[in-house]
Amino acid sequence: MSTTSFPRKLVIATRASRLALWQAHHVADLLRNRYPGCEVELLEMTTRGDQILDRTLSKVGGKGLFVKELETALHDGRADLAVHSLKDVPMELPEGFSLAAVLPRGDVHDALVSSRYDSLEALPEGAVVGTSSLRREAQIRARWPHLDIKPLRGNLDTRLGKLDAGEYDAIVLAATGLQRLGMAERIRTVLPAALSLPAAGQGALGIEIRADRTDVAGWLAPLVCPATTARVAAERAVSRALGGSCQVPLAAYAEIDGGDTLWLRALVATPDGRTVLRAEQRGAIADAEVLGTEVAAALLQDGAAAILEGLGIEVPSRQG
Ligand SMILES: NCc1[nH]cc(CCC(=O)O)c1CC(=O)O
Repeated sequence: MSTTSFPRKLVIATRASRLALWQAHHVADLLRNRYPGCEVELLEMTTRGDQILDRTLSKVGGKGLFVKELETALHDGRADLAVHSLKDVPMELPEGFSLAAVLPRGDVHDALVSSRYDSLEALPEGAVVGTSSLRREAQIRARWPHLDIKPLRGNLDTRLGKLDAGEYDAIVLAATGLQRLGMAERIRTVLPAALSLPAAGQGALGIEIRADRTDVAGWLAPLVCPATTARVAAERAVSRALGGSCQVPLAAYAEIDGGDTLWLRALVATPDGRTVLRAEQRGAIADAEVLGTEVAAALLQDGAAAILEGLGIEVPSRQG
């Protein structure tokens, strides 16, 4: 890759939701700062994941609901890079695409939003809690079986609108989305990882490119956050080894624990929250993926294999 090359124009493919646009503009600003004079444009697109709003994502199934249309734009050369919430990026990218950069991470935690209640503990018997993910649902059910969890889909504004309309007593969503859109004041409590272990990649931005665009990969290199890259590599390895499905309650969260050590925690649960299997391990940052694979193996051995099988999810066989 030539170090003298300088991008003259870059087109960023992005979803058109307010959060996605914030994230794409953020990357556009980073690129403009790094490459003064480079023209950076956004190509706004609607994905299947944005269109299907009447079903929970786990029921829609299918991988890459939020990224496929963006990949088509990369493939056709209409865009040079696509900015994604890393959480929405499938564990295995289709042939010909690569995850060129993972950016510094925002708040990784889930947050409780409610107009009446300060915390999950404060919610009374039968209170209706909205969430869009099986991962959150199972963890809440496990600890607060008296709450009534109801599905909640749509972009951030839609979800807050449903809360404000009184459809829910409280909702749980990613803290970072609210913070990025200037709505941090709506957060009543940030749920610590011990209460709601985050999803693999939560809060991080991933930039996808066509694998043959080594020029773009080179231009993105200065934006990469090595610490976040290692953390999400471990997290995504857990998810990948467990089949990478959003149809199972699955969480994976890695922190840097001292200089060069990662502390990885993961869990697999039954959707009703009656069984929650947890595993954690420390390992060298340099071996992030191995750490993820080992934690996944521990979960599988402890009963995750049976849970996944019960849900009809195929677990990739381990190599070597
Ligand atoms: N699945 C939708 C999605 N993808 C990324 C985010 C928020 C930003 C992030 O977690 O990186 C959200 C919304 C949510 O989970 O509340």
